[in-house]
Formats: sequence, C-alpha cells, structure tokens
Amino acid sequence: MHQRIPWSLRFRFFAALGGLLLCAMAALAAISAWVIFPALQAEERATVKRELDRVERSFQLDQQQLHAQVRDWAHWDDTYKFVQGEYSRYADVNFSQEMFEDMRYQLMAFFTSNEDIYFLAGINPKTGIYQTCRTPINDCSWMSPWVNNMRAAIAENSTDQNSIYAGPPTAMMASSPILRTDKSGVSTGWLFKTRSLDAEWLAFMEVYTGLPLTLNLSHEAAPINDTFSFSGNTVYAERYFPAYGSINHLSLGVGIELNRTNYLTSLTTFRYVLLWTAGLMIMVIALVLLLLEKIVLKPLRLLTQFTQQISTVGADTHGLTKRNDEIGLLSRAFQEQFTCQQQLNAELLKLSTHDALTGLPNRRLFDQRLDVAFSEATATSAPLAVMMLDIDHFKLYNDHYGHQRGDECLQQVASAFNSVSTRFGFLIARTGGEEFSVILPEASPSSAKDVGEHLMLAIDHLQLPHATSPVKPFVTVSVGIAMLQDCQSQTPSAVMSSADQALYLAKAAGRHQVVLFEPSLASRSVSAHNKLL
Ligand SMILES: Nc1nc2c(ncn2[C@@H]2O[C@H](COP(=O)(O)OP(=O)(O)OP(=O)(O)O)[C@@H](O)[C@H]2O)c(=O)[nH]1
Repeated sequence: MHQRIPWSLRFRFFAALGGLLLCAMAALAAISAWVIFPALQAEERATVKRELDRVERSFQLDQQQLHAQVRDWAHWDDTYKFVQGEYSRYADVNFSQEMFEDMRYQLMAFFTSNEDIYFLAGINPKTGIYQTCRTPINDCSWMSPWVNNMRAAIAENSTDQNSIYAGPPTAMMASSPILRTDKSGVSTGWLFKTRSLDAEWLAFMEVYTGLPLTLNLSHEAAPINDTFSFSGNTVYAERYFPAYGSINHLSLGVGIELNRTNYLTSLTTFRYVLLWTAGLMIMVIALVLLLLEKIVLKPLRLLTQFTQQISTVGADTHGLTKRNDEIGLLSRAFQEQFTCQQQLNAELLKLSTHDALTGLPNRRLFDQRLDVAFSEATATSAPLAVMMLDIDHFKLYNDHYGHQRGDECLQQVASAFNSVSTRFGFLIARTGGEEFSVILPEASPSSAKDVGEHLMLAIDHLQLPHATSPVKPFVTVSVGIAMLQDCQSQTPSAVMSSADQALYLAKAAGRHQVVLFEPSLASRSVSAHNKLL
C-alpha cells in the first residue's frame, strides 16, 4: 500500500526544482528588466540619434552651401561695382524669379559700407512674385523684419556667417562683406541671402535625407540633449538649433518620426526567446522529475515494499535483488541481513525451547504444547494422556561413572526416546535433570501404556551399563502415566501431578515398570513418595 510521507523525496525534489525554476524565472525577469530591455532601448535611441545626426549634417550642408554662395556673389567684381554704383544693369543681368526659385533664395539684400540698404530683391512669400526694392516699404514691407535683423548683424559686426532666422517665416540667413574678386581693398558693403525653411524646403530635405522632417520653433534656448517621445509603433525625436529673431533665446527644433520596427522586432524575438527558455526549463524539470520518479523513487518504494513484505511474502516479486545498481545492492544486502536474522531467530527460538544437552524440547515448550493439547482435549472431550519418565538410580550412576558419563548417558537415553517419539508422532521433552515428559493426545489408557512400554524397552535395548543399579546391571527407566479424565481437577498441572504420582508408584514398586494412574492409587502414591524421600 502506498504510504503518505509528508517530507518525501519526491516532495523535496519537487520543492527544490520548483524553487530552482522560480529563481531562474526571477533571474530571467531581472536580466530582462535591467539589462536586455534597457539595452534594446539604448540601441533604439542610438539608431534615432544616428538619423538625427544625418539630418543635422544635411541641414548644416545646406547652410554651408548658402554661405558659400553668398561669398561667391560678395567676392565678385560685378557685385562690388554694383554696390559702388558702377554697374547699373547688374540686377537685370543676374536676378530673375527663376534664379531665386532655382537657388531657393527668399531674399538678397545689399548694404553699403555706411550700413545703408543699397538694393533688395526677393520673392514675396505671400504672393510668390519676384520683387526688387530700394527700401523695405509698401509692397516690399514683408522684407522689413529680415532687413532689421540684417542691420543688427551689421551693427554687431557679425556679417560673415550663417545662422537661423526665427522669422516669420523661419529661414536660414548667410552674409558676407562685399569685396573685389581678388579680395584687394576694403569692403564696400555687405551681402545677405535668406532661404526660407518652408514646406518647399522641408520637401527638398525629405528628398535629400529620405526622412520626413518637421520644424518646431521654440521660445526657449536650444536644449543640449535630443528629445524623444515614444508612442505605439513610432518614435518622435527632435534636435534643437539656436535661432535668432526679435527676441533672444529662440531655438528651432528639427524633428523626425521613425517606425520602431527594429526595436519591436527585437522585443518580440526576445520575448519568444524568454518564453522558449522558460518552457524549456519547465520541460527539463518535468523530465528530471519523471526520470527521478522512474529511476529512484519508484525503485525506492518497491524496496520499501520488499523490506515490509519479505517476512510475509518472502519472494522478491519485483526482481530488485537482480538489479545491477544501488537498489540491487541495497536489496541484496537487506535480503542477506534478513536471512541472517531469520537464522538467528530460529537459533534463539530453538535455544529457548530446546534442551542444550539432549536437543529435546524443554520444559517451556512442553508446557506450551500441554496447554494447547489440554485446551483441545477439554474442548472436544477427546482423551489425553501425559507421561513422566525418570532414569532409575541416576544418582548412583553419576556417583559411579562420573558426571561427564552421566551427561553422555542422558544424551543416549534422550536419543532413544526421540526415535520412539518420531516413530509414534508424539512430543517428548526433557522436563527435569534425568526426568522426561510425554504428551499423548487422543490416547487411550492402553495405547498410552503401550507407548510407555516402548519407551522403557528402548532404553533397555541400549544396554547402557549401570554397575551400581539395584534394579538391573544396565540403565533402566520408570514410567508414570495419567489420563485427563482420571484427574480430580481438570488442569494441566493436575494431570502432570497425577502422572508424577504414578511415577512415584512405579519407583516405589521396584522401578523399571510402567504405572497408569488411577484415582484409587492417589493415597498410595503419597505414602510411596514419603517412602522414597
Ligand atoms: N550427569 C548429570 N547428572 C544430572 C543431571 N541432572 C540431574 N542429574 C543428577 O541426577 C540425579 C538424580 O538423583 P535423584 O533425584 O536422587 O534420583 P535417582 O538417583 O535417579 O533415584 P530414583 O529417581 O529414585 O531412581 C542427581 O544426582 C543429579 O545430580 C545432568 O544434567 N547431568
């Protein structure tokens, strides 16, 4: 039967492996939260930053190109002459709506060295029509904010640079002092060019960078770090550049929106890896538990069954002792120990129930058997006879031949008794020094007497010399028999007592004879006893 053990090996292994699984899961979760996910996010940010760097480089390239173009124009003798008033057809020859559109110029402004406006040309952002003016008024008033900004730049003596003009409209602005082509002499003024950062410019940049851009004018100083905002499948990132306008600390954010495909793919892949790892671990642990159950726990249970049942079933029904492993070793060791213990038990039992000198059953076993025989006889009203046998004048034998020979004599007598008892199938025990007792279930008085005679004759046939015996020159025995129904009180000891009385009568009558107890002989036996004493 399967026995419930609260702290069984199975439970301990299950708890240990379960704990191990939980720890591994916790470690995986911790690694995911603190290492993998941050690494994936950092990788995504780095990718976005690389895209922003590309956008910034394109933006700066456009600014540098504008600045280079301004310098080309400003370091040209024709421009020099134009501002000197020596080349009146300069504007007609060089400027046109197509040129401004092709070059993506919004405004070109020529200033004299006195910081006065000399000439303005540009495309009106509202009408899209090319205009030229001497002052930014009336139709050219749209140029006024830019012109003011250019004046400020001249005043600050920062006229060879490119910058972002906050607007409106927002634009990049480049300037250069006007010099001769060979750069000889002093500057005769300044040339400014602006390029609007409008929808057209954004479309141009999208073609150039491959990314849709957005512009965001901020009334705060440009932050040092890029800003990121993540939503669902997209990430929006912005990089800010300083811008100049009517108020200080303006900045222009150039933003890009990117798909988070790579990040989300990596995330999905990593989640699959996590899931598979966890699943694999659970499978491995289940497999380990299964193997443990099959290889260790089940054989252990069988071994327990084997140890519990070996005394009753006896056989090794599961073939445990034939195994070539530790279970086999244990089973064989246990089996050997059990066999050894059984032998010891048998020996102990024999020692406690048999006489050491003669090997016959002793008084203890005799009493047990007598109780059983008595119970059966009284329960079934069957006859029961008991017999007591005593070697005649054994004291004289000992005195004459010595104690050692006396022992040998006892052994020979016992052996002869044993042969008869085996032949007739009854129990004979050594119940005293030179005294023996017999139980004869279901024996009639005459058959009991026959058995007594057989036993007495068996000793006679031994012809063991007994030189000092007054009875015969050889060892003889006297026999007293009692029948259960002839006893006054119906107890085992009463029957034995009657047999004893019969034995005394046999002794008193000259020994070497069989006497059957009869109630009428009871008083005679007492006097016989007294006489013998
Ligand atoms: N050698 C030997 N002698 C024993 C042993 N047990 C008892 N005896 C002796 O047996 C003798 C019994 O003597 P008694 O009881 O006087 O009886 P008896 O001499 O046989 O005389 P009756 O029984 O009257 O014929 C004693 O001398 C005991 O020492 C034993 O195990 N070995």
